[in-house]
Amino acid sequence: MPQFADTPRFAAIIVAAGTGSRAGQSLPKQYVRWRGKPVLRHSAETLLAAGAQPLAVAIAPDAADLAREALAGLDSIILVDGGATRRASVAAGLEALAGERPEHVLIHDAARPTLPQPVIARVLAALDDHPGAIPALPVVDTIARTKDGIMTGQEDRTALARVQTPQGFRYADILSAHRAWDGDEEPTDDAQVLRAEGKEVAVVAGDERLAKLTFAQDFAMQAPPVRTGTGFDVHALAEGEDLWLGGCKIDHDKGLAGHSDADVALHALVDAILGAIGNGDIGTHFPPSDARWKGASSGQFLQHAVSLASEAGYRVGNLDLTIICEAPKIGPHKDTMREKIAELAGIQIDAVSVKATTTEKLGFTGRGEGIAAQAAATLIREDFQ
Ligand SMILES: Nc1ccn([C@@H]2O[C@H](COP(=O)(O)OP(=O)(O)OP(=O)(O)O)[C@@H](O)[C@H]2O)c(=O)n1
Ligand SMILES: C[C@](O)(CO)[C@H](O)COP(=O)(O)O
Repeated sequence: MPQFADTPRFAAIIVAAGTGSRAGQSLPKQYVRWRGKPVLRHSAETLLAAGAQPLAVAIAPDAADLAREALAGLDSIILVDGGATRRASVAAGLEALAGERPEHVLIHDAARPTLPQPVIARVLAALDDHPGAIPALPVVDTIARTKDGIMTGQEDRTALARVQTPQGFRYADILSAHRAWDGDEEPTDDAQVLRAEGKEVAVVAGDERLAKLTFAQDFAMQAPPVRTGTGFDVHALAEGEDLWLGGCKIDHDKGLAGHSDADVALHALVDAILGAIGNGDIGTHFPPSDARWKGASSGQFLQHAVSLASEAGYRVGNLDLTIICEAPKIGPHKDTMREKIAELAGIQIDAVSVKATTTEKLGFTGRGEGIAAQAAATLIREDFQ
């Protein structure tokens, strides 16, 4: 369902055929995992959610497997062989949409993974009155001309802007502009290609979060050094079940019921970690509909959440858990739980806190019908001391 129901039908192109030579990564930068998923997938998801239909992705011909993996499960994607330059990759994307003839097209760099929806809306809105529109930010530094390490002059920065993507165009205009392009110098963006045809390009407000991942340090610098998440879970107490709490089996007249071992405490911790990296919740990764998790030990869920955090570039700083129940008494088991959780999460025991409270005999926990748990997790960026 398009998010911008009142805008004309628009398609999108993501150019992802570059080699990322300046980024110094082991893969072309658009396929590197960044904040939990490949760089390319971030803006692909955002454009599709905004209603782009279809989305052409220009890729290097030898990167088809990487692209398919990065975009797995997304609909309305057309993979297109890109070219030797960004311009050639855009042109290939435009030609691939020729059968669709969308009214508008957004052209976006895969290397700009964070794409705020309001920017998309501003660019599309400007196309009502202009054949092209670009998001841009003001220049806040002094711009100097230099020669051989010496300043030779300065530019009037009030006349300059830092141009970002997605750049929006009336499709027919940008297609014919690319077909007609015969400039001497390679254009660094598509607005230049449209302007070469004498067409006007509107400038709308960009967003700092749209920054392009260009150099190796951009991959580290863009992630916050510390992230926090919270988790909450409840399971019912039932006769004939084992009671697993905090990774420990506890003697009690009832146990917790659920699809897995129903360890409510570990589940809250899993959700806290997933929340901190913005990667769904326990149900996303271990759906109760999946028979593999029937009776499964929740310890593996916690280990998986920690490995997802690690893929996103984070290690666990500390975990704080509160178990809410009338019985059993948690105090005697606290340190064993801390030890077990620390082992599962691969951290020191002093980075794990286990607390417990009753609800003064009130509510479902007070009546002994179930146990609740809430947790907080702090994650620290791997390279942050
Ligand atoms: N032949 C090319 C060159 C670049 N791009 C895309 O254009 C965007 C912006 O280019 P840039 O950040 O310069 O990426 P690379 O060309 O990959 O990087 P580098 O210049 O460091 O090699 C990127 O999403 C890149 O994949 C493309 O589709 N086809
Ligand atoms: C299109 C662009 O992102 C607008 O700022 C930029 O020009 C791309 O330049 P690159 O040298 O291809 O990274």
